[in-house]
Amino acid sequence: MTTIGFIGLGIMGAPMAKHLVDAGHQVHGFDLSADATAALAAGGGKAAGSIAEAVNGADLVITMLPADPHVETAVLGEDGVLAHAKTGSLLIDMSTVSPQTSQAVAEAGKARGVRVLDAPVSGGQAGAVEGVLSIMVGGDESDFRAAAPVFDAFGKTVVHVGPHGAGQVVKAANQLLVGGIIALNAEALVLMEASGVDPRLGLEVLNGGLAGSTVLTRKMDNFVNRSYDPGFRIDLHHKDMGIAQNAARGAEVALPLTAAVAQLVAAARAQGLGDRDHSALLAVIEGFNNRKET
Ligand SMILES: NC(=O)c1ccc[n+]([C@@H]2O[C@H](COP(=O)([O-])OP(=O)(O)OC[C@H]3O[C@@H](n4cnc5c(N)ncnc54)[C@H](O)[C@@H]3O)[C@@H](O)[C@H]2O)c1
Repeated sequence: MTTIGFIGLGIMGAPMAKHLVDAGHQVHGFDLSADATAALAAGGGKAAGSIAEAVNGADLVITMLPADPHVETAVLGEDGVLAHAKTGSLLIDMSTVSPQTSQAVAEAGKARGVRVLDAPVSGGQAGAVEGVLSIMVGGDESDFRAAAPVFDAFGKTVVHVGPHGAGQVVKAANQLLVGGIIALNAEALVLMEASGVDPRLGLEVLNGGLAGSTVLTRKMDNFVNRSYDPGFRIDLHHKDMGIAQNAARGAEVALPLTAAVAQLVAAARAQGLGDRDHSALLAVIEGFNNRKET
């Protein structure tokens, strides 16, 4: 059994923390939402009243926060994780942030005697609930090995992909793929429906062929029912497309389709869909095709 501090009990963090509780670890959770913290306690974890309380005495700390500013505050801030973490403990930041932020966290951790991994995930809310996430890990090999029992609690495909920040580069690649696949499924649906084909039947047969995907399997109902409850919010995907484009700039490569997908996500946000699931890219594509009767 390991004593684990878990910061950020949202759509992803809550089921991940619950898996750790179920695997027999002592999990001290904290979220800015008192309801989220209470829900962990109701499921067998311990509710902490602050980051300091969650981290105090923990061998391992996991953070699952929305974006770079949240990690900067909750990890690097005056009263953040690193101010309270035990020397020799391991911090695993599983949030999706820029590679630069992960590298800054690793450096700050080193200065405090805290080992750090960046370990963003893919698989969505369903993957977190089912405990079958893909986890892309950046950092030292020995720390990756030490974290294996924890990753096992909610991961299925767990790969050490390189040094600090490398996990975030792979996650950025994941996000440009997911955004592009959603956008193209939306275009396929619009084409089929405008041509008189039942979109569910069309998408079902497509999903059995080469064009099939986990994205389509997971988002089929969202697409067909136009139900855009998150899931994964457009606001978060907008953040991730920014990370992907900055990474491309840093690596001096051109990614033209990524730029197009980023614009679709930006359009969804501009249309007030920031809090909706990223399957709402369908609404943007449909907006391009609103026919006016003449
Ligand atoms: N939702 C998905 O499908 C999904 C999939 C893969 C990766 N991700 C990534 O995982 C991360 C978390 O996503 P999510 O969907 O769970 O987001 P979320 O907004 O549902 O959860 C984030 C939680 O962090 C809490 N929080 C923010 N600042 C805090 C602080 N200072 N101290 C304590 N708690 C704080 C919020 O109250 C919230 O409950 C993001 O980086 C996202 O990009 C999400």
